Amino acid sequence: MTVMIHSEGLSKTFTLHTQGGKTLPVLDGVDFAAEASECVALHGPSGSGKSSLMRCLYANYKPTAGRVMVRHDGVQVDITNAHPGHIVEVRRHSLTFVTQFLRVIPRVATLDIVAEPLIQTGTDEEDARERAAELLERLRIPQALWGLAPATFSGGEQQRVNIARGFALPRPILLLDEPTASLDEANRDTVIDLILEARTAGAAVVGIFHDAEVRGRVADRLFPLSAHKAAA
Ligand SMILES: Nc1ncnc2c1ncn2[C@@H]1O[C@H](COP(=O)(O)OP(=O)(O)OP(=O)(O)O)[C@@H](O)[C@H]1O
Repeated sequence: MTVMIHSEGLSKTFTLHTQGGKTLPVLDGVDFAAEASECVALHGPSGSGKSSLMRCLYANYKPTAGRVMVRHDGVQVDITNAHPGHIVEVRRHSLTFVTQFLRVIPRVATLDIVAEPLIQTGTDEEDARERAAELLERLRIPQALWGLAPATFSGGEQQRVNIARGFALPRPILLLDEPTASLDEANRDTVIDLILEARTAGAAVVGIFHDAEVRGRVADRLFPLSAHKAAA
């Protein structure tokens, strides 16, 4: 089996500068790995560090110790210590992170937001927009909204646009933070199908799924995180 993303001795301690420099140890020597064609759910009580681990895996957080290795272009890249330009390259082709919230450039039309990851990696613009339209339709975003910027959309609509953008370009490593949080049942089922399709196509999927039913349907295994120690 091919390991697509893993951490080695990953630790994260937050220093609260506005609170007298108090320290909060959250992750302590975490060895995590996800292989191609599997879905791993990060699991643990609130505050156990699921989101922090996810952000370290995406190189949004710099760990206090240890590192994260990502398979990109057939080689292992130490994304913790990579040059920012290299991180952008790895994310563009190999690693995507779908959060609950849509953060995009204002005033760009929904269809273009979803098509962008494809166009950036060389897909013909017409084909990219066709794929974007297909996903928006599957996720029940009314066609009347495709030409509008999503700033005024409902929470659930914005989340679905974000999901469509995350799934538009099939990347080999998919990080998902609560992808079904504000969705109704029909859309939740569509997202479950998209996750299972990505996994079947060979993606390594790492997710935080608070909904036990979603977790049960998509996850091959749980990666447990336990409550962290008290602040020093
Ligand atoms: N940027 C930050 N600065 C300081 N402390 C932080 C930061 N991010 C997270 N923490 C702290 O780290 C701990 C773990 O937070 P994290 O969000 O990773 O947990 P979680 O398991 O995802 O929680 P939940 O299930 O409630 O979303 C919390 O006590 C939180 O206060």
